[in-house]
Amino acid sequence: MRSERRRHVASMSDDARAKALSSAAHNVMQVIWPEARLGSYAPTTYEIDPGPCEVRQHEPAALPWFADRTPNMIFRACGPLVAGPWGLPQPDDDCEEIEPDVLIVPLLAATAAGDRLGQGGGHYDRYLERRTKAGTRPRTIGLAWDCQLVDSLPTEPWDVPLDFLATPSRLYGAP
Ligand SMILES: Nc1nc2c(c(=O)[nH]1)N(C=O)[C@@H](CNc1ccc(C(=O)N[C@@H](CCC(=O)O)C(=O)O)cc1)CN2
Ligand SMILES: Nc1ncnc2c1ncn2[C@@H]1O[C@H](COP(=O)(O)OP(=O)(O)OP(=O)(O)O)[C@@H](O)[C@H]1O
Repeated sequence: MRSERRRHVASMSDDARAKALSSAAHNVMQVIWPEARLGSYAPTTYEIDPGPCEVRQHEPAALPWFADRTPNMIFRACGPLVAGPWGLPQPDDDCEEIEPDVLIVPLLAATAAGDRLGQGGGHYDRYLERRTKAGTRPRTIGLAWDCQLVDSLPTEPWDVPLDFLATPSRLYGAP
């Protein structure tokens, strides 16, 4: 799965990649409202870059932040990024904590029904459980290359399905 996607991404020209990212961003924007506070992610090499989705919002997007290697993820407003406990870039400790209204969620694979396979840390499921209990569950939009879409995934009781899945070619879950 990972190597197939790396090949797919590597085989695109810069122009084709920019067009794909822009169409994915267009699809994401169908289900974000202009004043929504957006939570996004710093992409790793084999994830789709959410950057073109962020630039269309009024406020800069917030990013996941970890104090240490415990799975307690929160979101902080983006400033200059520093290396976090997992080696991923994250906002500095003194950046403002944000509770995003909309989360763009990274994934390895997903189904049209919103089932999601992540990196296996359970960070998003735990975060969404907390926000759901607080009555402030954000809208969730998975962002994926078309080749990350699969017919079915094993689900676990704690999995929180995505509200929407956006790929460069379409938006799944739209009413
Ligand atoms: N771009 C991006 N940012 C993200 C995520 C993501 O999937 N993609 N996350 C999504 O949650 C959070 C970070 N998730 C992480 C998930 C796993 C590991 C990690 O190092 N895992 C170990 C093995 C863990 C285990 O199974 O015990 C490893 O891969 O070696 C690090 C960060 C927040 N930010
Ligand atoms: N709401 C939760 N409460 C407690 N533990 C949880 C919860 N959600 C997930 N976990 C734990 O996290 C582990 C990883 O879950 P899962 O494989 O669904 O992660 P993932 O969705 O792929 O990861 P991520 O969200 O970090 O990308 C599971 O073994 C599970 O025990």
